[in-house]
Amino acid sequence: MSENNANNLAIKVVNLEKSVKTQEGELTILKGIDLEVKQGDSVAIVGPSGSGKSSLLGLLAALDSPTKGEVYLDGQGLSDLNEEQKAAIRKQKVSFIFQSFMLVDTLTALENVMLPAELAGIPNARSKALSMLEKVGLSHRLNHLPKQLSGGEQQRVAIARAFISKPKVLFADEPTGNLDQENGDKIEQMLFELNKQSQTTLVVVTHDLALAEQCRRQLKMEDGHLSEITPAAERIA
Ligand SMILES: Nc1ncnc2c1ncn2[C@@H]1O[C@H](COP(=O)(O)OP(=O)(O)OP(=O)(O)O)[C@@H](O)[C@H]1O
Repeated sequence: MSENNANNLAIKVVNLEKSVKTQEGELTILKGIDLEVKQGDSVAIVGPSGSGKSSLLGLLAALDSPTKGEVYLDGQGLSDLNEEQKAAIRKQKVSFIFQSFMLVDTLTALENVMLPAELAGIPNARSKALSMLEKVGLSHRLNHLPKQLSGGEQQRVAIARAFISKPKVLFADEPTGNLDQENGDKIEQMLFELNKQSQTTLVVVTHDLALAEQCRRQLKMEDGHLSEITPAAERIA
């Protein structure tokens, strides 16, 4: 598959496989996965626990390497890159949101949001962080540490942090998993507003079917196989 073919896609995956060695022998976690995701699209990955969803996310985000096959991120094939180059691609092109928020405990809300922009050498990190925190309704919590914020507020900081570097792709692993219904709904709304505003591609792993249905496409992982479950009429963008 030529790189050109993958150029106008945020993600292209060709015949991806991942096996790991276990005490019982080799275990194939992901099997023959093909996927194309257009820039700006939103995709949910649902499926039972242990089916391979988080493992796939790790490969798509260049955090792990496949046993076979290729991942193209924004047109760039990942298999020929060394670890340093992969880290650079991650810094430039992807962001993450996790169920457990993963904020730096010792940094304030503002400092947490500024951090990736500073690491990526983006100018005016402070004013951009202030603007992102305003967008997620946290201008009154700038100097609070994570432990001084509610779960919903912490996840809003994580969202502001994830969008500040204008990533091509935002990977969210159970982003509403630790939140009550009301906060979960707010987080969902923010994710989709920012997805539309910034044309950031959204890939969400979730058990929350309401969140999955808000994504334009729904994919199902079952025992390492990925299949499309988006109703046919909605697949054409
Ligand atoms: N490094 C590893 N070594 C051994 N087994 C692994 C490794 N990584 C993942 N697995 C196994 O691969 C399978 C898929 O794991 P994965 O975390 O991707 O599933 P998941 O669908 O994200 O599950 P959950 O919804 O519970 O988070 C599981 O059976 C897991 O135990």
